[in-house]
This record gives sequence, C-alpha cells and structure tokens, in this order.
Amino acid sequence: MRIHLGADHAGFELKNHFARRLSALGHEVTDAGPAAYDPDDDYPPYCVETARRVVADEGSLGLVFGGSGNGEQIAANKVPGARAALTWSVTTARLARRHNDARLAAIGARMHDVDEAERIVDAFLGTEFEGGRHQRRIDQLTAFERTGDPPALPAAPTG
Ligand SMILES: O=C[C@H](O)[C@H](O)[C@H](O)COP(=O)(O)O
Repeated sequence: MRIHLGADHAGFELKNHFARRLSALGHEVTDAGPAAYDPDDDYPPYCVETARRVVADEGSLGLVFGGSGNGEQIAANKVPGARAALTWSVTTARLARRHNDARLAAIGARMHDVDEAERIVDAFLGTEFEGGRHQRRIDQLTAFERTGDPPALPAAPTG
C-alpha cells in the first residue's frame, strides 16, 4: 500500500516511528516532513502537503501526526477531496474507513502510547470502505465541496 505521512513537532517522533515500521512491513511510504525536529514548527504546511499527496495518488492513504490530531485533521480537510478523520481509538479508526472512506487518519501523539497508536493505525490501514448508504452521504459532501450548493434539507414534517 502507498502511504503518505506528515506531522508537526509534536508528532515528529511518532511519524518517524511509522515511517520505519510501515516501510519494514513492505508499504511504500513517502514523508512530507518535517525532516528535522523544530519545536516551533506549525502543522498546516505538512498536513496540507500530505493530504495533497494522498488526493493526487488514487488508492493511497495518509497519516498526519500532531499533539492532539485536531489541527492536523482540520488542515488535511482543507484540501479538496481529502477526507481526514481524527482516529482516537481502534473503533473510530475502523469506522473512519468503513463508513467514511477516510483517506487520512489524524493521530494525536500526546494522546496515545506507541502500542496504542500502532493498533489505531493498523485498524485504519486494514479496514475497507463498506459503500452502500455511506457512499450516498459522501457523495453529498463531495457535491457540496465542488459546487458550494448545500445538500438539500429534508422536508420538515407536517402536523
Ligand atoms: O491541533 C494541533 C496539534 O495538537 C499541535 O500539535 C499542537 O497544538 C502543538 O502545540 P505546541 O505548539 O504547544 O507544542
């Protein structure tokens, strides 16, 4: 599998851990940076670049690492076509793929020990999208993203 990684200073070590681990497992890994630890760096450039790589590379997935994962998820989701989920447990990681066809997982390096982060990432990478009713919901979001026209609200119940 092709996997694109990015982080800020708070996620730097965990990103590097997964770059080594996923490569050793046979995945094709690209690292959007940072290449060196800088305690004053900011997450947007790295997370936006990671999401751009994922969107440009059909069939790939991405992982963005920060302190909480919150800003990393927000940044990645600014890239049209990127669906990034804050994966804070094995269950939310599985559901991110199964229900949301998330292309990127955002992981808070300050929220988990390495073993738990590995379980979360393994769950994300190892789960397939279910399709069906979930595709309909994703299509609504994709259309909104492309056109700016909000999905129609269902008619209000009468009576
Ligand atoms: O949502 C953003 C991430 O958690 C950042 O990694 C975090 O805000 C960085 O915090 P600090 O600059 O205090 O290390």
